[in-house]
Amino acid sequence: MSLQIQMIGTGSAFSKKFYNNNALVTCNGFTLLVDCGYTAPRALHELGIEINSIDGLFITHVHADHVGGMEEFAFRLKYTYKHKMKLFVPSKLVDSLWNQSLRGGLENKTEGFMGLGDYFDLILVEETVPTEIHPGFTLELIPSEHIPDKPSYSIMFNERLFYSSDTKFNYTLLSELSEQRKCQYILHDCQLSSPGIVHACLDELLTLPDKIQSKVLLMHYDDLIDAFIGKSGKMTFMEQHKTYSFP
Ligand SMILES: O=c1ccn([C@@H]2O[C@H](COP(=O)(O)O)[C@@H](O)[C@H]2O)c(=O)[nH]1
Ligand SMILES: [Zn+2]
Ligand SMILES: [Zn+2]
Repeated sequence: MSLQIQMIGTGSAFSKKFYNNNALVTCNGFTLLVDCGYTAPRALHELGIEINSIDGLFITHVHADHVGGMEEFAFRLKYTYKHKMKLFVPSKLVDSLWNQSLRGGLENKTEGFMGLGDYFDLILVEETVPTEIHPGFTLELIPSEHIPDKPSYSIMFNERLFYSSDTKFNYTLLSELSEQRKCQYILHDCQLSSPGIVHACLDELLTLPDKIQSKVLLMHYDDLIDAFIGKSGKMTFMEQHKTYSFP
């Protein structure tokens, strides 16, 4: 089943030129928003995409460029659209997503709104097993190394497209995905300057063999991108708002 991915933003957490690195992934008529950062409502508005037209939301980790737009989503779904969107959350993230990120704005004791399930159709997802979220559309959570003791998940879609969350560079994983698991496409976060520290940086990604690099599309980059065009080996920088097809 083919996948279409529209990057509603391709920017790093502190980019002022690009929106947060969030993506609409569509397969077999189902559209999933991967991450909902603090710029997501504006990015969608500019694209003319109604929140209510999105079928589900998946969260990779709790940094604000990945979850900061969820309060607006929750309120508008409840009060404007009167609809509960499917919310797919890795089970290890659900407590921190509510108690440490969203509860302050969304808890309403008078109305009895005490958790994510009061705003969304909450669906917990477990690690490392492919989960079918819609007929022909599967995702598998791959734990990624980002911030110590804070879960963060990359995703394998339909067992052939890898979408990194924010993650440190992992040569072994990328080789295994490409060689053993026959992954065809790798969408990867890319910090332009070195050292990466909590992200994969371009210098590290350039150590991948050409065969793997040619599968790689780069995202989550900062405002200095123009100076790096043509310096990414066989890898390609994704463009904000463009829709990519993956047959
Ligand atoms: O331990 C840490 C935590 C954060 N940072 C910096 O903050 C941003 C957070 O945004 P993400 O892009 O969602 O990770 C991160 O890029 C770092 O610049 C850090 O360095 N160390
Ligand atoms: Zn980020
Ligand atoms: Zn992060």
